[in-house]
Amino acid sequence: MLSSTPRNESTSHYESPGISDGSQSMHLMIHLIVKHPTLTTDCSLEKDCTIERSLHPIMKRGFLNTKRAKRSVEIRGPDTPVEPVPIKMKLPIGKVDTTLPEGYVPSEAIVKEYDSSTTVYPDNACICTTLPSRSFGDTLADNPDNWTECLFLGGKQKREIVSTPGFPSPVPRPPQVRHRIGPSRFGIGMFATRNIKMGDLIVSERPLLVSPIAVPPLPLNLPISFEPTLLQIMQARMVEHEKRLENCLGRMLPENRAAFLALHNSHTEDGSGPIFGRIRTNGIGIIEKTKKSDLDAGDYGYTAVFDAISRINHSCAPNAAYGFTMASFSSQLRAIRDIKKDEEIFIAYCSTSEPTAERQASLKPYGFECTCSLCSDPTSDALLAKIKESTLEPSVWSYNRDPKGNIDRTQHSKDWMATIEASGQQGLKEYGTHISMLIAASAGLGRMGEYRKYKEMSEAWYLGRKSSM
Ligand SMILES: C[S@@+](CC[C@H](N)C(=O)[O-])C[C@H]1O[C@@H](n2cnc3c(N)ncnc32)[C@H](O)[C@@H]1O
Repeated sequence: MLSSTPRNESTSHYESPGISDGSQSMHLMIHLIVKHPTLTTDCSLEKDCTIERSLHPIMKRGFLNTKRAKRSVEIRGPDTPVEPVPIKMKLPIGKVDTTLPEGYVPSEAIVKEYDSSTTVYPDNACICTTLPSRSFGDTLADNPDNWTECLFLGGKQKREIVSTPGFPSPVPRPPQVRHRIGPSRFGIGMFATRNIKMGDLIVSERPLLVSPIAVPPLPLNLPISFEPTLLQIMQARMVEHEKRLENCLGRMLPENRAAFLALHNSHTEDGSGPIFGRIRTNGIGIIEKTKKSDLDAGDYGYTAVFDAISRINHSCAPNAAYGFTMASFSSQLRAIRDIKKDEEIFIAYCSTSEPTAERQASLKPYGFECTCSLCSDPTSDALLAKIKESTLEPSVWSYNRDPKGNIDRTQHSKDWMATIEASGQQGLKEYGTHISMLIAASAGLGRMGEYRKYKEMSEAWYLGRKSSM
């Protein structure tokens, strides 16, 4: 993921087989542990659990005589096909009608506990697990690297993570604290506490929460007679998803839960619950869905929400980029150009190699219009197109290094690097290409001083940018 890779706002399509048909009657083992006035978890914190949702809600005495019940008695049972709607559905954004389908009754949780060391779960189970595993009574003082609450669909993801060589290795740390969180033009933001060089690690952090990028197409209690709209179905799916997420929040350490709930939420009017709304606002894609064909094997995309990294604001000319390391189960934020003390740190929430209109469209779900130096410059799209062309000219590669060693065409790349630097677009891959050209050219021309300079620059640039690929 990088400046050229979107943050993975959760509007992406969810393509998956249903994750639970609600028909299996799982043994109910409930440990209700009240940890927060409004949040409870249905399983012991040191255990993993799967959550099934019963399609048969518990009805209140007398409910069947009510007007609402008369409309909804024909509840879809477990044998009724799940609602015939596409599983690919865009999440709503902005102010939308949040009415739930008439007669829809939220399902009840059926929780089954597992030892936290297990990696074998029923197919398509919805799993709550803590990574790395946490023992009862463990506190942040015992483990400043922290723990992550995860909601996985199927056991594949956990199996892959825990079998990563070195997992769980310590979270890497910069030699000194290089960031602070504070007020910004855009609410809260992250700032540099000292001068930072391109490629330097700014901060590294384990997520508070990891969950699917999109809303699973959960089965719903819907009356057969009622034909809901797609938006109503999505609203009900979000209600079901929120309930699963509540379980994850209930398992968090109180400090982590407070940090999560303090994060910004730009999805307050589209039916996203308070947890899912914060995931949509602050989530950073960490695990890509690879191949469509692997969906049956539980190959889903996942997004992560962080305490500090989720406070970073967006710029189309970012000065930092992040990447995720599975062994330490943490994200690393690195500088993609030199950053001055007290400068605000920005990442890109969208691809920076797209023109302004496309970038603005990708940012819509975040609820703001970008006013960065590029978005407010009407000539920036033309410049971007020229930057892209600057590495395509075949003569640039072949003649930078003149076969006879007596022609210096390195000026082309030097000029383009200066142009890219002036517009703050060092995150573009073309910047790295020009550095590589200069390494080859200076070696060919026998200029060892320049060669070493560009080699060092290239290493730093790749370190920063690797975070985002
Ligand atoms: C991940 S949060 C970033 C931290 C946030 N500013 C806060 O106060 O917690 C994303 C939200 O920050 C705001 N934001 C981020 N970048 C912005 C920008 N370039 N212009 C305006 N608002 C921005 C938007 O409200 C967006 O939904």
